[in-house]
Amino acid sequence: MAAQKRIETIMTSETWGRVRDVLREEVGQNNYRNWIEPLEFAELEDGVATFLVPTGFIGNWVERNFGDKILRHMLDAGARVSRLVFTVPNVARPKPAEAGSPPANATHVRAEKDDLPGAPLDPRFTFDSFVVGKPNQLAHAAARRVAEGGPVTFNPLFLYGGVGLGKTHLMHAIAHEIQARDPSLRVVYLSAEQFMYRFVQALREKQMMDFKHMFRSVDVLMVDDVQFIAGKDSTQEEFFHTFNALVDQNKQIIISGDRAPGEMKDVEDRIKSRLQSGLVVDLHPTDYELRLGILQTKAARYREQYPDLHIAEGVLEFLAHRISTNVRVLEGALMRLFAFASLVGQEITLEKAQDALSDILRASDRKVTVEEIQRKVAEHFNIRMSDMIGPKRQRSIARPRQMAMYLSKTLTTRSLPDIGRRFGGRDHTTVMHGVRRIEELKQSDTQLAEDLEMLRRALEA
Ligand SMILES: Nc1ncnc2c1ncn2[C@@H]1O[C@H](COP(=O)(O)OP(=O)(O)OP(=O)(O)O)[C@@H](O)[C@H]1O
Repeated sequence: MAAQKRIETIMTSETWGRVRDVLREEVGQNNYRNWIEPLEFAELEDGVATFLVPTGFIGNWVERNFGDKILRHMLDAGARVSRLVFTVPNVARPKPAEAGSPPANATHVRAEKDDLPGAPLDPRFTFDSFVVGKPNQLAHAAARRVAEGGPVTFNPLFLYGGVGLGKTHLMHAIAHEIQARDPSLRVVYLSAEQFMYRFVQALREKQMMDFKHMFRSVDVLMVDDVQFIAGKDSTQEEFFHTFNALVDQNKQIIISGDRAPGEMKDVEDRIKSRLQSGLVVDLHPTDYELRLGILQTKAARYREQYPDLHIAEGVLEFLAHRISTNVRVLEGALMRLFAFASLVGQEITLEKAQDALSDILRASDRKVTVEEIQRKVAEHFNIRMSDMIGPKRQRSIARPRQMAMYLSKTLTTRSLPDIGRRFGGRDHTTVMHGVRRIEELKQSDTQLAEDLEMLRRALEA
């Protein structure tokens, strides 16, 4: 029974991931960020889907305004749900008399009052569970340094990068670590949107003094998705003052955004320059090795929980190749495979994986075409497009051509014969030979590996 519940919970959690995407389209970005994003699916039992919400207020609002929609989409997506429950996690908050001691279950950031400004921290987002690779090593190192405490050197630490690349994970990891090292520190993590929400609420309820006091008395302030304040002048103003007050007191600030401060639109210059005044590091798009590392780490965790489930060799490699959008999608795919394995009770072979994940694989099929690849590669190596598809065999032309074939095979869904046709009517065995040659060379020729990576990024941008 417990196993059944676990499976249903995994499946529903996966369904929830998809339903969220549908809701994002349906309710609009603002509503989505305010009300849907904070929901965390917890479990499914007897048809009751339980969601954790940061506050009772959000839970009530979501239930009243979005409950029906959520239920309808969950049912449409195949979840066996009959009712939704929104509940605030049971977190031990310090009673006034124990205000100096940490909460027993530190999934919330501690604050002085019940009216704590911080958002919940995800207990899974720790440094231990963060897989480090070339694209994120600098960001990881900077996050570690800040989390170790000591004299404040980078202030603020500004982390930026595309969707689902681990910004929030790293911020939570820093908060967990700081809190574990010194539970007396007041660490506040929240999204820029929540900051605005608090600010507007304080204005409305004429509690600006409390608001200012609360934010100026924290030891570490972490603001996620700062791009949200773009175009919101009074929030920016307040953010600026809070920021300055904390920097003046030598308190650590950590900010994340979807782009570098200098590239943010509708943000005042003085704020941009403040955001740039510490250390700015970016999380690059994942590369194949990092994706594989993440999949292997997460698969190992699943295996600890479900030792009977097997995924055939090569499946994780296949996923790492084919799903390059973001880590969240990668995780969803893996979770679905394990849920699938537990349902069918058989090893998940590559074929079954392709079947089970056909929608995800289709969605992550890049739109890039063989022609674009040929053009980009030709430009990069300064050769003519006609040589790319023509008969010349000298290495300065044949090698870029093979690289273009390799990229066509890995970045598009075209078959080998189809790729061959697009390379001047070559046979599929010629393409296969080219792809293999590049796979081999990638291991020994670092220049070639770098060129490939650069081209891949440019094509996927
Ligand atoms: N290097 C990594 N190792 C392990 N898990 C990762 C890594 N990078 C991202 N993840 C996982 O991917 C998911 C998405 O990451 P996260 O929410 O931190 O992304 P984000 O950059 O904040 O995205 P957004 O722009 O949507 O806010 C999380 O479940 C996170 O644990």
